[in-house]
Amino acid sequence: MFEIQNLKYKDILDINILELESGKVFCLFGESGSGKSTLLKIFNGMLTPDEGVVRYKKEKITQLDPVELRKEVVMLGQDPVVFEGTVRDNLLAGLRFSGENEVTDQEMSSLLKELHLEKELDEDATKLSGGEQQRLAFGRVLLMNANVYLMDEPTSALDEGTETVVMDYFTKNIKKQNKTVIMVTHSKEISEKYSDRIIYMDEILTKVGVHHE
Ligand SMILES: Nc1ncnc2c1ncn2[C@@H]1O[C@H](COP(=O)(O)OP(=O)(O)OP(=O)(O)O)[C@@H](O)[C@H]1O
Repeated sequence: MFEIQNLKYKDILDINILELESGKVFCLFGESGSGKSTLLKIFNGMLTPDEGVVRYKKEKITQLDPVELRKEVVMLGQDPVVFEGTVRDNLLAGLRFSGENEVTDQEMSSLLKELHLEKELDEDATKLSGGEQQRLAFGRVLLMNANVYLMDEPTSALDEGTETVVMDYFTKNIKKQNKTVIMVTHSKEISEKYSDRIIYMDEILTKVGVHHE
């Protein structure tokens, strides 16, 4: 699915080799500032490495149309993007972008229920709480039916119970459809419970000498 060879990005990332297979849930684990978010942004072409090659489905990312790439490789950030408008507008926003068929109100309502987001489709999305907005963003990307989900601490604003509900539902659907997830989380529990493979940043980063004054 993704293959990295000799990647260098500023003085943040230096990775000799990394291969991620499709149909799995990966967790990126590492200390703050170790480059996890930077690596996610490289996977969907938001950032371009200074050196090396990154391939998605055997194609060099630099040779792919970024708009087409981001229809297949969707980013769900830590601060959920909520657009002006209703809950319905927000759920449909991703669909318009990805070109998928429209979904019915009934389907959207049942998705909200699965995510424990008991809000009406006509409600103003900007008035939702941070945790509710995170769940709304989950709903939006789930409807997009992407191939790869890049997730940067996607449940950071959720309490433990809600986090379990959302992650259970999300991973169940993802697995059923043989999709790939690359997720940054600081939670050992989440990574152990949901991931097929934990990628430790200090194992993939090439060790560089520590400079002392
Ligand atoms: N646009 C940028 N230009 C230069 N340096 C940056 C940029 N974005 C991030 N950095 C730096 O790159 C390093 C890695 O940042 P990144 O956000 O990828 O780490 P992270 O592992 O996701 O951290 P955290 O767990 O705290 O979210 C940090 O030292 C950060 O200050």
